[in-house]
Amino acid sequence: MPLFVDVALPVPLERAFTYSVNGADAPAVGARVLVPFSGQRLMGVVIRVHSVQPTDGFEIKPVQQVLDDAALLPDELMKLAEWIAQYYVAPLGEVLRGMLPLNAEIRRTLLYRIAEQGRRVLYEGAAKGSSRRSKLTPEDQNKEYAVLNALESGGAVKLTSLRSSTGANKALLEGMVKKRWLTREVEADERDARRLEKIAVLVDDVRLPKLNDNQMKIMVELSAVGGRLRVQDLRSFGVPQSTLATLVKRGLVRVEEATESFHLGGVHAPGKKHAHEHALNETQTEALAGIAAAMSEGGFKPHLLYGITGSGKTAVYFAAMRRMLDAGKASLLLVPEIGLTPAMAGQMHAAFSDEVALLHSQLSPDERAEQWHRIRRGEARIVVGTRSAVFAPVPALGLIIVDEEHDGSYKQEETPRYNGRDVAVMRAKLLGIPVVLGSATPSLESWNNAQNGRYALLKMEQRVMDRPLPAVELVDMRAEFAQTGAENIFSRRLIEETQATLDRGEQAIILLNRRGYSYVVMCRACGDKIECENCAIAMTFHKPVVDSDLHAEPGERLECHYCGYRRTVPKTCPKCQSEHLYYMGAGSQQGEERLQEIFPAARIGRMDRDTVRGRGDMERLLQRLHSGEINLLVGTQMIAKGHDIHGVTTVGVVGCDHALGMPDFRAAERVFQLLTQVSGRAGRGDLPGKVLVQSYHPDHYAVRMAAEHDYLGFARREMQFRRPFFYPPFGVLANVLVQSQELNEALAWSGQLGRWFAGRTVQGVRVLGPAAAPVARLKRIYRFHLLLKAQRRSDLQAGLRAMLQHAEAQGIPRKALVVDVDAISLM
Ligand SMILES: Nc1ncnc2c1ncn2[C@@H]1O[C@H](COP(=O)(O)OP(=O)(O)OP(=O)(O)O)[C@@H](O)[C@H]1O
Ligand SMILES: [Zn+2]
Repeated sequence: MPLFVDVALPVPLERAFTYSVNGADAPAVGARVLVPFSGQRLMGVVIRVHSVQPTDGFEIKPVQQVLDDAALLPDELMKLAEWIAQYYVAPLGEVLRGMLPLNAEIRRTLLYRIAEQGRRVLYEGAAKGSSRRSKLTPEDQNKEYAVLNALESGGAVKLTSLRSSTGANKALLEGMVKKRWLTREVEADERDARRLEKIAVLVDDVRLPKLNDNQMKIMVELSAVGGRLRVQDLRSFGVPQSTLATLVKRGLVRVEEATESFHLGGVHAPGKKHAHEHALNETQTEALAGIAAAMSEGGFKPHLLYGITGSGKTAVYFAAMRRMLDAGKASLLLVPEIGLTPAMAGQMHAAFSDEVALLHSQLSPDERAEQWHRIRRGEARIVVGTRSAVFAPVPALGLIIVDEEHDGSYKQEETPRYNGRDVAVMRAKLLGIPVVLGSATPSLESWNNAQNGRYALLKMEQRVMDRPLPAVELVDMRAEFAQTGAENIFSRRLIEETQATLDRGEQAIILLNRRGYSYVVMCRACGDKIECENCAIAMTFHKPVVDSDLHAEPGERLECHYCGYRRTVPKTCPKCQSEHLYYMGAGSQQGEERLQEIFPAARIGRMDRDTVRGRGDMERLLQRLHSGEINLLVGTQMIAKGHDIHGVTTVGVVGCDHALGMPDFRAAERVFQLLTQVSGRAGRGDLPGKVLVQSYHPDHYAVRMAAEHDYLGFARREMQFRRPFFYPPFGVLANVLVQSQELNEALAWSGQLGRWFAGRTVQGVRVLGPAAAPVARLKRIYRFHLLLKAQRRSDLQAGLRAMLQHAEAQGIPRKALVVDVDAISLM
């Protein structure tokens, strides 16, 4: 009879915790339980059931509630979680939390109780009156006493009822907890996350009567997104609620209730075929044959599908997934963060209708939980999603595909810091199924695996319909400056070509990979840049815009793109009070303004994180581009990703050079990828494309080889650079961040670790640093780092674990250390 369970909890500790089952039936391994943990009730996953009395002397508490009758996670995913914990040196409980997007099923309630200290304050304070030494206002002090009074009986009282009875807010209560006047408890309980949502649906085939502006707005929004939208989303357009009711009354719109609310109509250009409607050409057929062979053979087989931009990779993915479905099996398609565009969603629905489940970052917790259960019940056998969809509990999974496998958004930048692409390969291995990584610009890690035979290489080196790749022209900005004597954003060649494109009735897009107006504000007197209060980062100047209808931005401001901090624009330098502030570096907002001046007749749109903020924003922009309403699009790297807009014949690239100077060994690879991907947006329709790349380093191999569409040449060259330094793929690395709000601590702790490494040989591991991180302060936290390199992964992992043990023995708090295995960002 098992008496104990070991539970993995979402806390930053590399161990499980033992609880008793108290005579009840033991929960299954893989089931969720609620357990007490340092004054809170936490949700964890059972990882072992046993009857071994723990001997570490801690009091064993009982499990409070068992949430699942059986394992919620199949064995396969439990194994995957263990692998991630091991590989990324991350606590298993935190890995499991990321795998189970079911927080919505837990209701958390905050409760407060009076503490000894609080009681003393209450009685003494009552005798002496309020304290003059307190930093609080007299009102807040009064509220504190009201709270102490309300809690005097000793029971635990909910935050919500304290708030209404005393007027105290959460901040005030937390302040009292800090002073040890109160204690706080967290209660967790099950709740039903499934709930119906109201969706406005456009009624087909009705003649439009005369409508007022607000009514028109709703009709336009609805048709722009394909006829369905959550009522909740309509509210954000600032239209009174009664307007929708009027439209319903007039029979133009109906309101439905549904549990699944991510219904994308999909953006689709008239006359353009969906990916699955094309008969595959020869190149595509060959690639599919390679995948199909692996599917019928069975067993783990990784493939790298190197297919140039516009070669029609999507249609190959669809065909492979269709075959799987015909064989009764499910497929998982991972796409980058920005890749799950409405266009992709629309195509998925067109091809697979109800079999599709979409998992993406804009789902609410409830929607996520709903999708998760739907997938687990086997109701959706085509699962498409961003990074964490790699954990989707798909039964009978037969194939995994990772689109744009090189994309940085597959890397999670918080614990567990896994790479979705690499986890996909591991999951396929555990399941014994084929996996396909696709890209026009494969990461060097994957390319190397293909070169040394670990991955099968499939190539698609032709665009569909024998369309040519665009001609790329490099514009040397040094010569441009010498000839014009002016620091212009856009070169004469780019202006000329853009004008010609617009004159021919075609479309152009221009990449300006920084958002905002000017990305540096510098003082000409003292030379200082205005930095964020919280981060060692120059602040970006933003102008206000009142965009046609939806977004009214606040006034002129400086903004930190790392922490979001905003401030008004100072008239004088904060350091030396000089009035000579100088705005440098053009962002996309300034680009748009300048383009409007140069091409007054152009219909310009902008795509960056300031204009693409909510659900539907991207969709609307793309729709306007497809319809031709926009003929000139400017934007950040968002515009480079996967879009298939047939009218675009000209692409311009402005200021991608600065990325070459980043302190990161992948700088050249990133520039090559971005240039290749953005160039790939040109000439995807009947007309050939043309690309102009403005550069201050036109001779740099990344720039030159991107212009020549020479991925193979670039990969060869880049490998030569990495080999002698043992950079990936010739070695493995981990970045260890040491961080603290106190500069002294961050400095001392990183020094301690550095000395520890220097004082011994850690088998097979070389250590660089410690040094200040390139972003030395972020969100008020000081950051130092060490870079660990090894040729064998086992050495790296052992080295990291030994380091963590040493840190623990030295009293360096675990949360001060961020271990990033296979780090993508070294900033
Ligand atoms: N066999 C085919 N014949 C004609 N057109 C096709 C064929 N297959 C796909 N297409 C079309 O070719 C275009 C490009 O396909 P797709 O978007 O899949 O390219 P891709 O390889 O993913 O490129 P990128 O890497 O740039 O995203 C799409 O419009 C698609 O509908
Ligand atoms: Zn900041």
